[in-house]
Amino acid sequence: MTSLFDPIRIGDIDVANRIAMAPLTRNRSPQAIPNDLNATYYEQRATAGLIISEGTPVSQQGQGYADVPGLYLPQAVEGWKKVTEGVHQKDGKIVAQLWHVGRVSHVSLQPNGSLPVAPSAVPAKSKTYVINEDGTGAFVETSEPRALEATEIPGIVDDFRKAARAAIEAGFDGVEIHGANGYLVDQFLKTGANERTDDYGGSIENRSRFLLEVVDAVAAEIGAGRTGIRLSPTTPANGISDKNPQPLFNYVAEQLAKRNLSFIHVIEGATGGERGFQYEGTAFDYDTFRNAYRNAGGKAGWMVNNGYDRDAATEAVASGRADLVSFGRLFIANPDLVERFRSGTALNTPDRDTFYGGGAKGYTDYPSLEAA
Ligand SMILES: C=C(C(=O)O)c1ccccc1
Repeated sequence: MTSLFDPIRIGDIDVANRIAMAPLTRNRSPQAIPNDLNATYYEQRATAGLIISEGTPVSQQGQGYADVPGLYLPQAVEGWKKVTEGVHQKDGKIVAQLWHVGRVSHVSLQPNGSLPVAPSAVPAKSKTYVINEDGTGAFVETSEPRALEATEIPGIVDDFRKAARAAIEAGFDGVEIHGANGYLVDQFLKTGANERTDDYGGSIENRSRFLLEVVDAVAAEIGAGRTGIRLSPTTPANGISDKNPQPLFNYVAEQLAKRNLSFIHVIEGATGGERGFQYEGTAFDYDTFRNAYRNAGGKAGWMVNNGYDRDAATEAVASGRADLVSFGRLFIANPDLVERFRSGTALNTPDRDTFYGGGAKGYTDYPSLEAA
């Protein structure tokens, strides 16, 4: 029976165990440049089978939060090299999460103070994190977006392709396309944000077009075997919703199955909340979603997320319902989570007050068993 500690090859990436570190925004990279503190943080967690980096904007337009590291400046690539070298020195594996926030942004973060962009001019009714003039961080209302012209979309797809190339140049083992949590890819997918009447709106095929164009551009650039994607069929994060997610994601599964990707990373339910959450009047079945992918020939590693503990993760992998399980908050507080799971040692408790912004406190100062 498969255990959490068995290795697995996902596409072209060999990973040492089934315990992945989920992408975690920490807002500790001023000017969008990764720094030495970031390198220490990731190196401490290198025993994860796979680290998925924090969301990494593919452009300034794709940036929605202050002090997150990008992949669109040459200095950022140099900064990320410190991170990947540190993780690789500890025999870890790390992929970059490529991110475009779409409407979940603020004019103060956008090029020349412009409006955030989205499939349609439908506000996110969410909050984002900015740095005030006095240097303090704060969550503020997202700004009202403008609808993208169809002619702008190929340029954004190309930003993902360029960022994927930059990720490989920076030493990452691959990338995860951020298709979840109500950000741009998810905004195109779902009826609650996409009111377009052109080839990118209306039907399931049209609403999936942007996602598939991004997947194809990234896979063509760096290889499908180094390309993963994160999806959240029923999350309400950042005000997103859909009238009927099951046929939508069954279609997405069938299309992704043709593309020989490295992994499919699925947030079950409400991100950071109830795994059983459903959009009003809908009922989404995650086994149906996974079976649609497998029955269409999909062979990528199937990674599940959202509030799993060691026992639930053990069961998910042993039953074959998942190949890997990702952990966010547990990796914040436990750099050596894999060893703690293996030995059954008590876990450190995450400090929510230091999740976003700041320095080493609540970032690189959690104790590991070695230090005890
Ligand atoms: C990248 C994020 C996501 O995927 O939801 C994120 C961003 C800000 C705070 C928490 C999470």
